[in-house]
Amino acid sequence: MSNAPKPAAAATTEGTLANIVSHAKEYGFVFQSSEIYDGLAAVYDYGPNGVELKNNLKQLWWKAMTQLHQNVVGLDAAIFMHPLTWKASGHVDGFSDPMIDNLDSKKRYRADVLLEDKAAEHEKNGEIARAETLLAEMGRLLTAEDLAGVKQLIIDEQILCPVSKTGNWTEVRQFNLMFSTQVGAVAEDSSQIYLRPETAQGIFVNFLNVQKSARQKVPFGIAQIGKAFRNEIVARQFIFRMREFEQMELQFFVRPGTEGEWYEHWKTMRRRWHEVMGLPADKLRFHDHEKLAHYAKAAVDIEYEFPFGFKEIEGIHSRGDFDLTQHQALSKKKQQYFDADIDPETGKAYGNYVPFVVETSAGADRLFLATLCQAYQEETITEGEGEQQQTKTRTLLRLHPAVAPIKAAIFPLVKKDGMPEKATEIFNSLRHDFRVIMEERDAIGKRYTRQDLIGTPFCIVVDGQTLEDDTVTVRHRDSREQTRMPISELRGYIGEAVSFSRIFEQL
Ligand SMILES: Nc1ncnc2c1ncn2[C@@H]1O[C@H](COP(=O)(O)OP(=O)(O)OP(=O)(O)O)[C@@H](O)[C@H]1O
Repeated sequence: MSNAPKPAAAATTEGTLANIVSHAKEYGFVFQSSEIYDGLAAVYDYGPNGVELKNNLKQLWWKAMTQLHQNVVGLDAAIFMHPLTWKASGHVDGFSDPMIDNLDSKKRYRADVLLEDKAAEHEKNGEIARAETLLAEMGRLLTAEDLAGVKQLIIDEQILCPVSKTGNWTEVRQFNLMFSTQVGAVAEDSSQIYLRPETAQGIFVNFLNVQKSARQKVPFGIAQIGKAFRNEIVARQFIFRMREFEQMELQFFVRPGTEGEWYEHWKTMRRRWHEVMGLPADKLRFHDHEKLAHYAKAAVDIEYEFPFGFKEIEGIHSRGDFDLTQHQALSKKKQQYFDADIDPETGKAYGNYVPFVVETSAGADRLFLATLCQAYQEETITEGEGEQQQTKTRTLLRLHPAVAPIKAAIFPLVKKDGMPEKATEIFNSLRHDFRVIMEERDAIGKRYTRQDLIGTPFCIVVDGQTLEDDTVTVRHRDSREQTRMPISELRGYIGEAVSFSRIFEQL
């Protein structure tokens, strides 16, 4: 291998949310749903590069769960479930957000989000204690379901509608977030069912099916990736808050009394997973919940610092035996596990019990957005020498090669002298293992730019020398350095860079 001269170092800046949204659209990552009809609020489609990136992220999660742990198995439950599921889980009666309307702008807001934003403002101004008091008070009022108190807090904090700039608010009301529809062809026979608002319940109702068929012993986990639907009151911040989104959930079943250790274990593991995936430690933090959900004994969010501040990407919850006990009561089917291990205190088997659950619940779309925000960079670079020297800005996505939509682009330097044929040969030799593309159009610099914009880690150039000695140059996206290497080494070289094991060995 030989190296060409090293390019000069570059100064980099991160993108704003507006930069990232327009980049995502222009380069085929994310489109507004039904855009030709002016779009549908809070619903998005993933384009050709977006679907590859998202699939790679989901695969990394799936393998980190099911492949790395003998005691975690997968499931793909249906979106529709028996309506009693949602009665048992508490969603019919309690899955709601407190909303408030501004009478002048007619805009609707989540009361808790208005208060959280205000707390973030206090924090930004250095008034940490004031922010903490506000969040604690909000948590107390929401737990007590004191909606009048929540409104009073909004008034006391002098929170104004961002649109009308007035404090002319309605009362705070609860708004159920579940979407419902009908099953059954004839209206009279039909019954109301819901689009699942979380994937977790599909796991709980299958707890015994999975445990028995996969011959698992507690502690063990069930992992699932799937769509969830919530009629979010306020849709904003791009794919951060969607009405149709995807969750990646692990429900981990443990012996009662051991949930505290497992909660800490999964807290640590999941944060580390985000770090090895490329989210820097100083842009991640834990945030304990001010208000616990009805099912939770302990709950923490992993937050990432998006361009719009620290926000949740994953929740870790100690759910106790709430879900299985509820399903047992409504279905009248025992949800017990027989634990044959010996309890050292009694000298007898632990026997029958309803396991406790520790949940890790990550949003695939929020992870996608965090990855995109982290990867997006604008660099000022200097190219050429002497009078030819020029400074320009290049935009690139510094995606980990394992998640990049395209692993390598193959370019014949010119469209003649047998170079396109040689490039095609290389393309054919790599395409079974990696997603690679071939590009012949435009000057080589333009072709590099196009690949930088979508995060392709390697560009392989076939030139005159290739035809003589079967070597190519490999241009590296991040450093812009070029390496000459034999064609026979490409497969191993790319394979090493994109392999998941390089990420997993750090876990
Ligand atoms: N509307 C949504 N759009 C995209 N992802 C979501 C949405 N709601 C939840 N998620 C993802 O699912 C994960 C687990 O869901 P959970 O019910 O814990 O979220 P949540 O606490 O209700 O989120 P938030 O407080 O932001 O509404 C979240 O960490 C997030 O990544």
